[in-house]
Amino acid sequence: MRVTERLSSTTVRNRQRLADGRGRADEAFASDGPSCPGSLIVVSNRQPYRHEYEDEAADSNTGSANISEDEAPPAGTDGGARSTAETRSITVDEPTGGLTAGLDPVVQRTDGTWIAWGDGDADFAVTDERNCVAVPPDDEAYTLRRLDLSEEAIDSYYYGFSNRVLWPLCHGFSDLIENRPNDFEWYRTVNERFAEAVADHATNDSVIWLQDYHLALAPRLIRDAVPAGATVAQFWHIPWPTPARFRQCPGRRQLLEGLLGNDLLGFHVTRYADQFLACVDRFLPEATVDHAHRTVRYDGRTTRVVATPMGVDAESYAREARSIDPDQLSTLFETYGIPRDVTIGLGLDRLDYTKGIPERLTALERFFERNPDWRGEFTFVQKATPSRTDIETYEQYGELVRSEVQRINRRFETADWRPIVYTEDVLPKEQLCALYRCADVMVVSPLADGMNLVAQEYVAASVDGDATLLLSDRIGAHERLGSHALTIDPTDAVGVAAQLETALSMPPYERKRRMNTLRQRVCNGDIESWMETQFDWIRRVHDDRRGDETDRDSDSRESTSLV
Ligand SMILES: O=P(O)(O)OC[C@H]1O[C@@H](O)[C@H](O)[C@@H](O)[C@@H]1O
Repeated sequence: MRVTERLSSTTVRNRQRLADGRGRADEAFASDGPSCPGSLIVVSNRQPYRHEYEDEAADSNTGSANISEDEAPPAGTDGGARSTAETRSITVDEPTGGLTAGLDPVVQRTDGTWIAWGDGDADFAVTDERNCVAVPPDDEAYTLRRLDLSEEAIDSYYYGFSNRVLWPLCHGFSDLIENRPNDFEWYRTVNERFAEAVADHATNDSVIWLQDYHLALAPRLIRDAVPAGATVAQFWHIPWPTPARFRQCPGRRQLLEGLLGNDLLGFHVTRYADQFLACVDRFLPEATVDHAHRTVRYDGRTTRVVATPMGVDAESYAREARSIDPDQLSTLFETYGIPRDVTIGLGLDRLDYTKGIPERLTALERFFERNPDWRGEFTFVQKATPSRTDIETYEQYGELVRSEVQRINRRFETADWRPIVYTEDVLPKEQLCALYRCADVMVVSPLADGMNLVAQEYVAASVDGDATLLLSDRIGAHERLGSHALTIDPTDAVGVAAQLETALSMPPYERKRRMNTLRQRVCNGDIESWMETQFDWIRRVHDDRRGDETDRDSDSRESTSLV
């Protein structure tokens, strides 16, 4: 559908919505949201807000909140931002990553603490105040506690063991594993630092909730250091490998032992949860695995393993998409040279070898070969975000993607049309949502991905209901949405090209039927309901532990009275 047509049909529908009252998703968000069964401490590698001081802010992104000297909160609440002469103002980047952006509003409601690596620049002057700040800047709701790590630690823990070993291993890229000397030791050291920081903040009613693969050793250390009443949980956002793959993992036994320090361990889909249990069976034979109930008993503790697919803040994507300003949209189209009257395809990824971008470009090439009529009529917008560029593989991957885009464009472009519009610009959420809404078809084709939140964002922002999603059959999102999207094998260029043809020639009623079902799924399984499920499980494992302790106490009383 053409962009102008789409906007006007929505305006009519919006008026209808206003007349009818609020929509389902709005109603869902009218509640106070999920409540945490204790005082929440979120622990993640990435921080939800990044403060930059004036001298460093020259080339900061759009979408940042700027606090001037006069507006800045007093030292001690905003991290003592004005404690040195050079820091006259602070720029705060708002959360943009799916994980941090999704959790931030929930933590805001809990008055909790978030502990993360304070990934500032090397010149970032580390002071206690700056590493313990109240966020968000305009409505201080919780404490962000930052860990500052040395360059060597970052190189080994983040660019090393996390992203040169665990990331390729868990995504099935064994040939890219680089196990450099000292990386695992640094990974352990940084996990210890995180555990110490948690112990500083934890109380008997804390719910400590760790995120992702950077922190596999921390749970056990935390369990041993915090009061017995605290609950330790973790969500593993990437795939978990099969035992055959996990065999290649250096320190595999310590990783499993570390993770079994959790009372609750979550994965997106049952396949990853079951593969984790299979790895425990294989590599930690002393542990007792109950596959039916997905629990592991090890070292006197029980870990419950669950599969709870993460969702997105569907309502906020829908709201942004509905509020597109046509003038802003024209500017966006002009900036990127997208003709107003073409059909639009979209790809949106970090520049990561798991995302299958070159394979997608090859599929587009096949599509234009097979469909000369679509030349000049279909433009594919590929937005890519450079990532982990200190790792050579990532840098090379970026170069490959850029050169493939150029090659394909040279092959098909005309004086006023390019088949692929490629950008690495940082786009604020409203522009992303504008792209989502204007895209007639989105191609999500990773070779592996724990979930893929972008696919869900696209569905949430497709408020007109007449767009189509092509979805890789190798990712977590496929297990949630697969039957209503068009399934693709990302390595099969001809198959992907054929599915693109199917999408573009699909009768409107079929397109709408599929998208409506996808939208229901994404709205019903949004970030709030995911959090609710997490907190329900946390409540349950907490109660189970209480029950175990009571049983143990009464057993020991009985045995004492028998003596
Ligand atoms: O934090 P990075 O290395 O830039 O990667 C972005 C994100 O990639 C995700 O897929 C990981 O699960 C997150 O933990 C991570 O934050």
